[in-house]
Parts: sequence; C-alpha cells; structure tokens
Amino acid sequence: MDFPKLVAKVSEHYSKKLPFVLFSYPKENTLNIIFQDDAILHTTQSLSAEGFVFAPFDYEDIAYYIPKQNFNSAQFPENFENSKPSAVKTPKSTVQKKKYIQLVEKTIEYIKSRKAVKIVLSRSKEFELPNFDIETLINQLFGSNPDAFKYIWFHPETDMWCGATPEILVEINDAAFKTMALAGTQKDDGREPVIWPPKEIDEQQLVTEAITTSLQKVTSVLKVSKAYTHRAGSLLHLRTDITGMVKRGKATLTTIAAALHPTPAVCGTPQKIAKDFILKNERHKREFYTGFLGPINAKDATSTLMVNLRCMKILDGKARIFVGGGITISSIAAEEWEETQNKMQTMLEVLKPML
Ligand SMILES: C=C(O[C@H]1C=CC=C(C(=O)O)[C@@H]1O)C(=O)O
Repeated sequence: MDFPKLVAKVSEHYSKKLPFVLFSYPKENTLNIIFQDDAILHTTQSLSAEGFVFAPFDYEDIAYYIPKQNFNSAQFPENFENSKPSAVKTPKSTVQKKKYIQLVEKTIEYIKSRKAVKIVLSRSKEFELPNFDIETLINQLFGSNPDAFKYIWFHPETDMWCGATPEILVEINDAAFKTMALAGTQKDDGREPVIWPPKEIDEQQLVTEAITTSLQKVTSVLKVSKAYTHRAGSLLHLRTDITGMVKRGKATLTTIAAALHPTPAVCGTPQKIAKDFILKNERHKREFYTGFLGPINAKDATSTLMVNLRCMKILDGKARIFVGGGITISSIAAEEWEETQNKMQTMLEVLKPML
C-alpha cells in the first residue's frame, strides 16, 4: 500500500477507536503498521506472541500486545524528512520547577545516606492540543528524529502513546543479542570534540556495569564497547554497546527483558531500592513511560524491545509529555530541571503545529 493510503487507513481505524501500532526503525524509511480489527486487549506473559508489545514501567511479567495478523508497510514519500525541526519555547512552570528541584534535593540527600547510588527521577507536563490531528502527528513524528525508533501505539484501553526513543532494551536474533548502556545528557551545540564532565562519565559507567552484571546469569559471551557519543535529536548521550550470546536453553526474550528491565538508565541502582523510591516519591504515575515496547517476531527474525523514552500520552485533546534524568551524588538540582526541559523538546517539536 502507498503511504497516503496507509495514513488514510490509520485515520479511519482511529475514528472507529480500533487498536493499531505504527513504527519505524532508526535510519530506515519504512513505516510499519499493525491493525487490530477488534478492541480486545491482548496480554502476554512469555513475550512469545508475534506482534508488538507494550509494557509499563512497573512491569510484573504482563505486557500488552497487538497481534501481527494484519501487518502492512509503506515507504516514506521522497523528501519526507522534516528539515531540522525548530525548537518550541519550553513553557516556564515556576511551581513545577520548585517542586521538581525539591524532589531532586531530597533524592541527593537519600543517595548521600548511601542507600542508593543512582535514582532516575521524572516528571510530566500536559499540553492542550487544539489542533490535534492523527495525520499531522504521523507526519511530524516520522518525518523527524531519523536516529530514533519511532512509534504510535493506540488501544482504547491504554489511550494513545507515541515517542522517538534512542534506547534499545534488547535486540535478539536466535542466540545473538544486543543491548546498550545509555546515560549522560548534554545539549548538542555543534562543538567538536564533545567533552563529557566526570559526573556524566561516572553515571554512564554505572549503567554499563549494572547491565553487564545483570546479564551474566543468562549470557555466555559478552562484548562491551568503549563509551561513545550518541546523538538523539538536539541532545547527546554517552553510549556503550553490549553484545553477546544467550545461554542455550536458559535465556529467551522474556528472561533477558526481565534481567534488564528497568535498567539503571530509567530506574537506578540498586534496582529495587531505586524503584521503591520512585514509586513512593514521584508526583505522577509513569504508566508506560520508561516501560518497553517493540516488535516481537518468530525465532528466525529479529525481535527488538526499546525503552519508552522521549514519549507522550495523548488523550482528549491533550498531550502529557514524560521526561526524566539520572540523579547521583554529584547532581545539581537546577541543572537536572534544565535537562528535563531540554528532553521535553523532542516531543514538543512533534506537537508544534497542533499546539
Ligand atoms: C530518563 C530519560 O533518559 C535516560 C536516558 C538517557 C540519559 C539519561 C540521563 O542523562 O539521565 C536518562 O538516564 C528520559 O529521557 O526521560
């Protein structure tokens, strides 16, 4: 099917409130779509169903999925990519800023008491969308952020979620798997070489160590790359690639996902203490933000699970954008606020014509 026809079909499907998911892989110009023709909410425990899974941050072995039955794809039109999207002025929110900074300070004190080494805090902000339109959303989202995995998920039971995420949770093909440690953030101001402050280097190193440790039980060969700079829209992160083989008979997508999620890039270390702190102290429910999502295929094809970052929920003419950042003993609260403001840009640029 060609792109305009497919977009029109999504629009029609959405007007009937039927589930669908659209996605595209980084650097690829194919739009993949799965339509579901009824409103059943499918769940999977084993991540073995073929389709597209969607799991919350507080994942307890149950993920939602849309089965792969009605799969379509289309190439993006020529010159589809938006020229560099223009920044949207991030609204000033004095009260929210004060509250977030207080929470960051409380978290730093908690870390100082040596109960945790790193805790990833987050917040969300709502925007009115007087000009919301599904076709505009598709064009805006898939025409920008070429380096990200982009998706729009809709199910009447979960509402609409969409995002452009830089972070792979796990990619697995037969016994070979790939994951990454992504942490540390700065704005891309075009300066080369990129200099990373020690706080960001330490924070990212911690993520790499925690991921390799948690994978040891289920993998046999692990290769860990050097940390390098990864571009994500107007932001830069530090990234380490981790590749290996899963132990035959021991590890499946489920065991690897369970070993990794939630990674210290979205939760913290030690994982349980960080998660309890987040659930107790954050002012909003994360829902699917920092959960995971992606296409799961049969054994001989690649399955990809991404971490749900740089994302938003769309409901009743409003969008709620979710953003966060890792807090360590060296964090400065005001800078952590700025970092979340910068991260908000990825979705604000997508929303720009609809605001
Ligand atoms: C939690 C988020 O980003 C994570 C991924 C990359 C860098 C991060 C950081 O520098 O704190 C976060 O760990 C988010 O975008 O909401």
